Amino acid sequence: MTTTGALDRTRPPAAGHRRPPGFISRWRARRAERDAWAAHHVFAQGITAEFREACTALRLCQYVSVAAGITVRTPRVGAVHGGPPITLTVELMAGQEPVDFTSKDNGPRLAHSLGGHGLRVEPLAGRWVRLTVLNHDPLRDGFGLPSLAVASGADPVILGRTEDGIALGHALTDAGHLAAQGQNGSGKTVLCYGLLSQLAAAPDVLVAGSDITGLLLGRPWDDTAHRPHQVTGTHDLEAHAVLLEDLVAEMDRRLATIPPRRDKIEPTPETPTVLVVLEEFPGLLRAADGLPKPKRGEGIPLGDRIRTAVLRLLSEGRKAAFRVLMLAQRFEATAVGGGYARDQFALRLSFRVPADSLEMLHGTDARPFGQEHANAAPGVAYLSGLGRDCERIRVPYLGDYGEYVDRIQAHGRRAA
Ligand SMILES: Nc1ncnc2c1ncn2[C@@H]1O[C@H](COP(=O)(O)OP(=O)(O)OP(=O)(O)O)[C@@H](O)[C@H]1O
Repeated sequence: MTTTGALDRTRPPAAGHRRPPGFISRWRARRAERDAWAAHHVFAQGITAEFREACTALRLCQYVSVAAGITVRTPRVGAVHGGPPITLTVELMAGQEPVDFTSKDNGPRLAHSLGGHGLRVEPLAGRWVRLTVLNHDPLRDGFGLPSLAVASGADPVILGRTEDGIALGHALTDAGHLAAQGQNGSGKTVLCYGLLSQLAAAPDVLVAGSDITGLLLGRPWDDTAHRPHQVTGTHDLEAHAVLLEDLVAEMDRRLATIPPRRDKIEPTPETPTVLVVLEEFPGLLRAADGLPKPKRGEGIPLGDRIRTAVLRLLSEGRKAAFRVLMLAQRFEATAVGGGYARDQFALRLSFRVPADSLEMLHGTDARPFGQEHANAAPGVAYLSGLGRDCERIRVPYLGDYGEYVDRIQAHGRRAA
């Protein structure tokens, strides 16, 4: 009987049975844990020291006079997480705002000091914020645009994605005309492919406009209800002026028939929101201005007719459910029909442009971003307006030109 017990003790453990850890392995585990904590502590101290030095260099600090002289106070660092990405919780000092860490050039400079590419700041409770050190540009990777078509101009279309990964929508019926500028190959046309393909099916939207390139408007829209309201090419420049003047006449008709106790037209399938697309507008003006001028008393120069019509659409069109989407390589006042015309754009997007062009369209707020944005990848734009601060977005990529044509043909609203 006693032998059974002895035999039991020498029997190997059954499959799946784990031996309770012995003293040595428990000690090793505790030691590994202690070492990991010690390593993290050293890492956190190093990051905190780098952060404090960077804050001092960028003057995100306070100078306090004490008996021993002047001492520097920097925002207090709470927890540091090794990530990736590295995050720090930081307590703002009196008078500081979260945006102070990213305004001017502070964001990239702080991030570079901490070994990253960029900085994201999120307010937490009270005066605490979380700083995330981004390892690469969050807008580096593109994203596709699913085959979406909105059912109404009041539904938001996808404009792009912010650095926080939030999809940014814009309803066409929101007040405001849109301006997009950018150098050759910077992504303006792709933005329009995305916007127009999403709007093509809406029964209360009409996509009209002028396109001297004949790629954005025109042929892709054949057999749709929109096509008769589009003029393309440069062979008949007068047709562009006639179309724009017709649109102004329709705007005047609508303004004259606004119902009592209403101050604007409510879009319906009968009176749709008219999106007037002006692709490469400075090019249209240049071509029109290059034509021989009519003799005195024999008519108005074509360029002036186009400028006048567009200015009226911009300044009075909003209440009559007209929205203008103007594209240009650069929004110089003389190139887009004057400074007054340029001021009418509520939503402004700049793809890759020289620093002075960025400031010209977005104001002095955009100055700090100018240098970096001058080399932006195609599809990355600065956006401002409609209550939004100047922010970087990535515009979706719907695919090649064939895909755009297919989507317009598939979704484009047909004439009743
Ligand atoms: N959002 C995007 N995502 C990924 N790639 C893009 C994006 N936008 C543009 N591109 C790339 O850049 C190329 C040029 O874009 P696009 O034709 O829109 O430029 P553009 O500003 O309209 O130039 P242009 O003034 O010459 O017409 C596209 O063919 C595509 O390869």
